[in-house]
Amino acid sequence: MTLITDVRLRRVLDSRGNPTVEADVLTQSGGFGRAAAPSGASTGEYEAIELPPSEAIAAARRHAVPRLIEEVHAGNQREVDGALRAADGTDNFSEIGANSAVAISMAAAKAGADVLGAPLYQHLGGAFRGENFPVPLGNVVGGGEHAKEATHIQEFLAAPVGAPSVSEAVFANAAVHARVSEILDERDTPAAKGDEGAWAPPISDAEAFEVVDEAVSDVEDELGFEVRFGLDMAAAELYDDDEDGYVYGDEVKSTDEQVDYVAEMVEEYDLVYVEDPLDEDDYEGFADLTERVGDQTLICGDDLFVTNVERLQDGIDAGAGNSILIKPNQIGTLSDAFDAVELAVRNGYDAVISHRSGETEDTTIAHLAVATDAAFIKTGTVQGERTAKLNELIRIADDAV
Ligand SMILES: C=C(OP(=O)(O)O)C(=O)O
Ligand SMILES: [Mg+2]
Repeated sequence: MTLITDVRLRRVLDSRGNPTVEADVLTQSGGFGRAAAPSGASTGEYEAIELPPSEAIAAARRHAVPRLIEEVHAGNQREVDGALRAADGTDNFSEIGANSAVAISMAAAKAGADVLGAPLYQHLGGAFRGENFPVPLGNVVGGGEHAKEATHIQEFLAAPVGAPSVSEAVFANAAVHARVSEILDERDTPAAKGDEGAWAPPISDAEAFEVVDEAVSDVEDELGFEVRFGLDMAAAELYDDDEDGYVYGDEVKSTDEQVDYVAEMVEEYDLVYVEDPLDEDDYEGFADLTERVGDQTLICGDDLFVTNVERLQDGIDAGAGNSILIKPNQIGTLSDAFDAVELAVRNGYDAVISHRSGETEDTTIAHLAVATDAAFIKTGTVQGERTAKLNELIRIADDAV
């Protein structure tokens, strides 16, 4: 039986050294699941609410735990997530915190899988999952909210689209990361690392394009399969209402100039992926850009859609973007994240499952990506909390989870 018999919540460290919520879920027949909430830095305005972990834990103990213990089955994800929503009573988990909700939701899924004796991706995605793997998008150079004194664009992402296996793809991204370091060295450019382990050199965006392009080409030549790159522009962080434009240091680009700029970069560097190229309210700008280059590249909404089916439906209606970033903690439960993937896929949008800049060793998103047959997973390149997910993908492919 997967009847939940206990839910334990605690504060643990995340990769930035901040506290986050970890949940354990236990079931009647001895099933056990543990999961921890990640945390964003460049968070979207419309995300579900992350409460300070102590508050989130206290509120979840008061409101949610009594509705779960001896009441719902860990194997029935909709029942678990429905109980979390009912316990919270708001649209955005502002009562118990999306951090408590997502940790419990993911821990219950793991407990359900444990009772079944199935890997999590099969419990969530069905018996026929595990054949296809997502292409890992590997953050190799970055700045924005993830590193000061570095690029304005938040993430330059290696994309080994031609890799014959997920393992070779993961190692290709690590090779690009290493090659970027050598190229920066050759240019006498020192580089710290940002929150996700990407190099954070004090260079212009234009120079970063050159460096990443060179690194990707070198690794492609060395490995003999296609390696391209993409971006997360996190443009909501660049947009300034007072300036009525996108602020790149001393330069301000109007919305039209921003669309032109991104379209030019897509052409010049054959970009395979562009996330959040415009502000989080600008469906029209997203639609313009998608019209221009959407047949050549993925235009992905992160802060635009925040894993929310209503915002995604607005985007579908407007022709804004052709893919959605899926971050379970943006919406609070796995059921809601699955609903967003399903709506996306039904409308020809690709799903990209993603980590947050603040992470733990939790590997749920690796299973989620395989369970949903997602086109891409964005989960960094190196650094323990990132390699936890990448190594789990390798284990899933090796049938070793
Ligand atoms: C991973 C990202 O960063 P954060 O978690 O800070 O939102 C992102 O913007 O896609
Ligand atoms: Mg993003």
